[in-house]
Amino acid sequence: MSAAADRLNLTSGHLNAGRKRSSSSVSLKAAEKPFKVTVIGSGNWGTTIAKVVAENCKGYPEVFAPEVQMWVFEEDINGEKLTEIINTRHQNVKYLPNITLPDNLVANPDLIDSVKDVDILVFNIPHQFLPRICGQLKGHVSSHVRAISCLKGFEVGAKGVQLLSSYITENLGIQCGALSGANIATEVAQEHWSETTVAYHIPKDFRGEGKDVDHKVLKALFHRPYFHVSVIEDVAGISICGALKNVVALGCGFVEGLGWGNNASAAIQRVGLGEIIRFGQMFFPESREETYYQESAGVADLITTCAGGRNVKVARLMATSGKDAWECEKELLNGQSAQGLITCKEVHEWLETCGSVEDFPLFEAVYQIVYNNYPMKNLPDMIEELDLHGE
Ligand SMILES: NC(=O)c1ccc[n+]([C@@H]2O[C@H](COP(=O)([O-])OP(=O)(O)OC[C@H]3O[C@@H](n4cnc5c(N)ncnc54)[C@H](O)[C@@H]3O)[C@@H](O)[C@H]2O)c1
Ligand SMILES: O=P(O)(O)OC[C@H](O)CO
Repeated sequence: MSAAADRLNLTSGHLNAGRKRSSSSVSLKAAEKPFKVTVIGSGNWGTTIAKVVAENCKGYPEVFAPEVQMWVFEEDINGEKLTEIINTRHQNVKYLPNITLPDNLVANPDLIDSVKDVDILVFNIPHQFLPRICGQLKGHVSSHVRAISCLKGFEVGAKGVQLLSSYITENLGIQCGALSGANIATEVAQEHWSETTVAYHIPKDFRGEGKDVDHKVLKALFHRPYFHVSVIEDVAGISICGALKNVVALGCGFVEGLGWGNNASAAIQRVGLGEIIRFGQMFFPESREETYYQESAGVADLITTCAGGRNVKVARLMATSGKDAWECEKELLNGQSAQGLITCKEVHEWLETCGSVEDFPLFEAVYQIVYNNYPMKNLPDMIEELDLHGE
């Protein structure tokens, strides 16, 4: 067993598609040429995951090149460039303040330069920016590169509703998995224990252990003592949960902001979980039902998001202030993004296209409240009425 694997103490149970865990060790072969990793994105979650990845790349030099590039959408912060602040003070003062970043994490404002000679790309940007980023990357990424998307959302277009990992594969011609879980960024950045799920299909052109990315490499890349990783194959399941729980969280924020308390919030989460699973079964039948219940990316992420995520906060402020979603997002998030506001519109457009709006009354109600100013106090009736239409 390599020294890296020794330190990692991987167990096969963490590497299975199911949830059976065993205590047998799995060796991690040193890479023929250590994998070079770039994180695309430097927001609240982007910077947090870059910290996690940089810690592991420094810790396992047999497997990963120690320096990790992080592409930063350049901004001026009180006369200083954000990249300069990150590279000299090792803090992302705008999106992840008061967290010290590893010194092997290098902020780079040049997207194309940041992916030069890369082996593993970790995408972590608000999903509305993905088409433009992929457009810029096209032709600059070799087909041997492997990717993980940490984004939560869908791409809805001429091709229907698409997972973001599939969008990346289609546009860049590279294999892409996903990472999703009950992971409020600041808590992970503060190294409070949490779990996550990574999903990845080994591609047909897999080049072999030590030469290519497999489940063990992904576990080594993301697992930390404070960030426990389960690696599975259900990319669709974890991506659907990650995208749609943000819409459910908006519903929770509305009823909480109205002062209706825990029971109402639990009711929204119950209905929401049902709609998430139905969405998966209707549009991504390859997703596995147990993922919704058993993985961190499933019900656990729904719970944490509805308790303390940004979407619930924005929706609560909408209810208490009467301001619209965009004003509340701006007022609360200092440039961060509440992805549910975009996802509920994408979901509405897709459901309307395929005549299935009535099968998803909560998703539709959230859309109507955000975009058409429907009164949120009617939420229970909106869910009931649409249910009845469906009968
Ligand atoms: N923050 C969390 O707790 C969390 C946890 C898990 C998953 N996620 C998901 O991770 C993804 C990334 O979220 P985040 O929290 O890192 O981002 P964020 O919400 O903090 O967004 C800010 C980022 O967007 C960038 N940005 C602004 N304008 C841009 C432009 N025109 N082009 C490109 N980038 C631009 C900013 O530079 C900054 O890096 C999202 O899909 C989110 O749902 C977030
Ligand atoms: O802050 P939110 O609402 O984007 O949710 C954060 C994470 O997705 C929780 O896992």
